[in-house]
Amino acid sequence: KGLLGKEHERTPRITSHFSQKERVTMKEALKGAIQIPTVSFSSKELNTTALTEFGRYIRKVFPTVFQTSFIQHEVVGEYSHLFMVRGSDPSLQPYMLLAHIDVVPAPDEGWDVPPFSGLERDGFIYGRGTLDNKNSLMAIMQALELLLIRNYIPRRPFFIALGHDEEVSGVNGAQKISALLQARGIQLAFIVDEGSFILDGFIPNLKKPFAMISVSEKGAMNLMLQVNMTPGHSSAPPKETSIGILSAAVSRLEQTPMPNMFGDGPMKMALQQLANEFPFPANIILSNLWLFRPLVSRWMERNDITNALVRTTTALTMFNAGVKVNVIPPVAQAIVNLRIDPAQTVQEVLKLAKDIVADDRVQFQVLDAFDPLPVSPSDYQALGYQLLRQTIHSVFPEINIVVPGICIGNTDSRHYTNLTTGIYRFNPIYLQPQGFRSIHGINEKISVQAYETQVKFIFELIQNADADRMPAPHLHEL
Ligand SMILES: CCCCCCCC/C=C\CCCCCCCC(=O)N[C@@H](CCCCN)C(=O)O
Ligand SMILES: [Zn+2]
Ligand SMILES: [Zn+2]
Repeated sequence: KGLLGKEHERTPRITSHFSQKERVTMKEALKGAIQIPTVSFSSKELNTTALTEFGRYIRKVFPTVFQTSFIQHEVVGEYSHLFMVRGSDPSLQPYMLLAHIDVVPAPDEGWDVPPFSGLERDGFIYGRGTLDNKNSLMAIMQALELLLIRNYIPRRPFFIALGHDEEVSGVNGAQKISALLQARGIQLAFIVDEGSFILDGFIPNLKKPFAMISVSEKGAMNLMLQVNMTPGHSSAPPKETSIGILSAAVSRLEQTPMPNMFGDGPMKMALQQLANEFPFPANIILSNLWLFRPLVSRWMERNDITNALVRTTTALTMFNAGVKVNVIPPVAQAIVNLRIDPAQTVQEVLKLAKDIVADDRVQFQVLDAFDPLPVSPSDYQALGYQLLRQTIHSVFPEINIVVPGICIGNTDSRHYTNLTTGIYRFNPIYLQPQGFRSIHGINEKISVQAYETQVKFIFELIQNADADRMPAPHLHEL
């Protein structure tokens, strides 16, 4: 019986063994993808030449995907790509795999090798996009290519959506794909996107790596603060200038953290599930959050990453003022980038920010904002979560902890809430704090072995989604 109760013939399972030639081909394909500088500089400035070249590139390196009769390909929003893999059992609800083509800028400074060289050194492929997110894109396409070459016919239909402007909003890529699928009446069983990893070394005292599948993602708000003053001669300055007033305002925002929201959400569930992995007394503390919640909330504040998991963060990212050395500045402007905790809303955070600044001379303008994403299910009935968990256990047998969490950044998946309630953000890659800092930073790199494993993961995931039954709970979790 199929998952929806229908009899269906299946193609036999194919082991994820890749020949030496295939392994070389797949890593060279990733290097080629890194060499195409698909940079999004701003929502108005994308490298469209590179995006067009990327479209040609995927046609060249994944010919079977483009030639297969049961796969329909279309270009959306000029540079994004949507693939529909029909699947032999149309009664099964489709799912969707997401990745994005664009990358953030990468000036050469500070890199050990040029960021768009795709050079291999000491077993690592270097370059912008090796973790965010051409690794996922190429692994999804590569896994499908390899399955098709082996004559695998997927049973459950699925989509692959490759957005071209994720790094600057996703409005012309993911948002258009989402609208297109909605207009076609498509509802998805689940979505898998970037946004979390197998985390290694992020929590002091926790030696064991664990997989975190993000089941929600923070909201965001870009807030412009502005102070206007009458300009004049700097030789007889007023007591306060627009620069002084605005500096004090943004400093208050920076010095006054938003409330710690650690409580009932996915992070509480994650820590409870991790409790037994900690040495005494942390194991006891984390197993008794009804008593130690205040202590644990404060403990989470102690480093920047875990802090970001328990509260709305406030980052002062831009400041502009002044026209000439001897002119009292008529206007000062600052931009504050806030990442909103899943337990709060844009309106609540805006009010808190105004209360913290508490100065009527400072004007507030919301440039753009969206609420946090709903929490996707992670129970035993949640197909997407369970398929990921099952695939993690089989591809990474050494990982016996899989926990739900939240994504502190934003992803294209937020444009798809109209199509499914099951949105899971997970990149099957080991990530250490140094690797985390390389994302949007310098020396972003992936080991050849990690990339091969990522291809294997998707190869297995697609086949797991075609299985007869829901994945069984892992022994460790019973
Ligand atoms: C208790 C567990 C400790 C967990 C530690 C968590 C470590 C965090 C790991 C991974 C997070 C990586 C997030 C990657 C996704 C970010 C994608 C991104 O950069 N998106 C941009 C979108 C910009 C859109 C324009 N508004 C962004 O968020 O800025
Ligand atoms: Zn990304
Ligand atoms: Zn990014």
